[in-house]
Amino acid sequence: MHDADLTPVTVLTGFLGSGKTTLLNHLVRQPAMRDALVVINEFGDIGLDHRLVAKGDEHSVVEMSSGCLCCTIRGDLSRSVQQAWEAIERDGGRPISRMLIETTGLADPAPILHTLMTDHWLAHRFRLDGVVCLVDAANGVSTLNAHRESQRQAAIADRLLLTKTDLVDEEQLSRLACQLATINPAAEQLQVCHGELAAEHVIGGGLPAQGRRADHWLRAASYSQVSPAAGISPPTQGALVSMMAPASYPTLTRHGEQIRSFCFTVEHPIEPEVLEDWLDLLMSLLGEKILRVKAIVKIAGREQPLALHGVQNIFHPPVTLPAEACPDGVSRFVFITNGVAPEAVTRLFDYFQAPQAEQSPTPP
Ligand SMILES: Nc1nc2c(ncn2[C@@H]2O[C@H](COP(=O)(O)OP(=O)(O)OP(=O)(O)O)[C@@H](O)[C@H]2O)c(=O)[nH]1
Repeated sequence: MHDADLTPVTVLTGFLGSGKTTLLNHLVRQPAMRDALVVINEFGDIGLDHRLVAKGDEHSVVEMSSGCLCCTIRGDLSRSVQQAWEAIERDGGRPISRMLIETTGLADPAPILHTLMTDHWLAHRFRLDGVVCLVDAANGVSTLNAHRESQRQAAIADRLLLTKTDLVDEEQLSRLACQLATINPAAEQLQVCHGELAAEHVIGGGLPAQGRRADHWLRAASYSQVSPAAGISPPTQGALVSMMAPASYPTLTRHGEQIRSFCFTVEHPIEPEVLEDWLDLLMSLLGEKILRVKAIVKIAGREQPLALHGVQNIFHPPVTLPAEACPDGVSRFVFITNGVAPEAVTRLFDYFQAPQAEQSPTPP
C-alpha cells in the first residue's frame, strides 16, 4: 500500500498533568477529528482520563489502562486498535480517518513509535503523522531538569505545545521556550491555554502525503550542521572502534541524558550500498542512543530523492519524493541523539564512503 493511503497517527505526549486530556477534549469536538480513533493509555488499574474525554460515537475512544504503552503493553496497542477497527467494519461504520494516541505522562514515546512501525498489523494500516508534546509552562523548566522522560518527550516531538500559559509571565515563558529550543531546535512551539487549539495545529505534522513540502517536515536548517570530513583520510578500523566505545561518549548529565541534535549534510549523491552499510552499522552500534532520524536523501543514479524516518534502530519504509523535494541534490540527515557525538556519525560515513582500497579489510 502506498504511504499516502495509510491512516495517519498522531502521538500526543507530555509529562504528568501537562494538559493532554484537556487538549484532547477540545480536539475530539472539531470537524477535523471526525471519524478519528482516540487511544488513551492510562497508568494503573483504574483509568479515569477516558471518562473525561467526550465520545463522538461508541468506537471512537479506546482505553488502555493495564500498564504503560511504552513498557508493558505494546502488543495490546495492536490488539485494541484491531478490535476497534473490526468492530467499526462489522457495524458498517465509516472508516477510521486518523488515530490519536495519548500516552501516559511517564511514557517514552520512542517504543510506541517502534510499535507503530514494526507491528505487522499496524504498520500495514497506519503511518506516523507526528509526535506532539505538551509542556506545562508553569512547571516545564523544573520538570525538564528533573525527569529524563520529559526531555525525551520534548526531544522527539515534531511540535511542542506550551500549555497553562495563563499561569506564567513572559519571562518564565521565554525561559522555557529557550530551553525547549536547545533540546529540540526544529520543533514548532505553540502556546495553548485551557486546551483551546485548532486540531490542524496538532494533526498533519508529519511527512505530507506524496512528500510535498518535505523540507518543512525536515526543517534541516534549524539544526547545527555537520558534513563529512572532506580531505581527511577515512578512519581506520581501530579508530572507529574506539570512537564508538562508551568511554568516548560525551559526558552525560546527572540524569544520564545528553540530548543533542544535528544535521549531517552530504553534497554529492550517495551510493545506495554506502547508505545501507553506514546506517546498518550506525544503528546496530548506537541505535538505542539515536532517538530519531529524519532524512531527505539523494541516491546516486536516482532522480527522485527518498525520505527516511527512523526511531532508534528501526526505519520506516523509505518514501519516494518528487525531484523538487531535493532541488540542490544535497542529502540531509537530521539526528536527535542521546549522547552521540556528531563525529561518530560523520566518521563512520567517511569509512564507508572512502574508496574500497583505503578501507580496512572488514568493517569494525
Ligand atoms: N490554569 C490552567 N490549567 C490547565 C490548563 N490546561 C490544563 N489545566 C489543568 O491542569 C490539570 C491537568 O490537566 P490534564 O489535562 O488532566 O493533564 P494530563 O496531561 O492529561 O494529565 P495526566 O493524565 O495525569 O498525565 C487539570 O486540572 C486541568 O484542568 C491551562 O491551560 N491552564
